[in-house]
Amino acid sequence: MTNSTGRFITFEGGEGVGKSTQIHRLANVLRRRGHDVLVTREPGGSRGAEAVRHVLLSGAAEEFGVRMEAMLFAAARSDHIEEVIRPAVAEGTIVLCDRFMDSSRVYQGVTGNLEPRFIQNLERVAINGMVPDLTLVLDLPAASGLRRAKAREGKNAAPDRFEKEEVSTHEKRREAFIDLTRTEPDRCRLIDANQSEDAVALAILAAVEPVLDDNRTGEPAKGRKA
Ligand SMILES: Nc1ncnc2c1ncn2[C@@H]1O[C@H](COP(=O)(O)OP(=O)(O)O)[C@@H](O)[C@H]1O
Ligand SMILES: Cc1cn([C@H]2C[C@H](O)[C@@H](COP(=O)(O)OP(=O)(O)O)O2)c(=O)[nH]c1=O
Repeated sequence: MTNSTGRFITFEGGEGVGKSTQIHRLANVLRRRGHDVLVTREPGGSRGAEAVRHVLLSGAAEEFGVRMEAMLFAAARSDHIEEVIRPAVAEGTIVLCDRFMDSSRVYQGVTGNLEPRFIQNLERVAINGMVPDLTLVLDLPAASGLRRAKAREGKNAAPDRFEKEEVSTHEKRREAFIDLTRTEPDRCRLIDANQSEDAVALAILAAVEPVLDDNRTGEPAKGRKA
């Protein structure tokens, strides 16, 4: 699916792979080229979703089980889409989102062991048709990502609900993200994040440019250079 005016681009991958660094770099490049860009993240990005974010990342919902957590992620996602993402894309904005539905497929579905049908149904209700035009999966060995995340947060910072899990669990997530790029090659691109920031940024731009130029709808994005 191509969103008819703006574009919806998501960034996925494990902990500390460089998503937020690269989103901001891409946003700067696109703004310099004259696009309207909105940077957002999950869980969060809208007032309702930010209220749920703390419940999830503090671990407060962990004792109630993975189904409960999955439903809270879905509730936050639904609010984020209807309040922020869908209206922005409809106005011609390029929305760059740090994590989205694939994080639920991987973290709650694959490593949370939830039944695929449950995750699929929840996803369908939550996203309500708002499939990303492009998903960039940043790939890095799990241990390197965790090291980067730890360095970013400072030695004494406590890892959050998901960071604290075993390296083997993070490696499973890495494999699951790679699998996604194989099962949905039209939407998902695998980006080698084990390179310099500049090299990763170039690879991302090369994946994004065709999506911006893609004029299947005949409607150029508002604010887009011809
Ligand atoms: N290509 C890279 N090489 C080395 N360090 C990086 C690279 N990209 C990002 N970093 C650093 O790694 C840490 C995690 O990056 P960040 O963008 O916050 O990741 P994420 O949003 O995926 O958790 C940050 O301190 C960032 O400066
Ligand atoms: C959006 C989403 C995130 N998560 C997890 C992944 C991260 O560990 C955490 C988000 O924390 P955040 O601090 O935003 O981490 P990161 O910089 O790694 O993106 O929530 C899920 O488990 N399911 C989801 O659907």
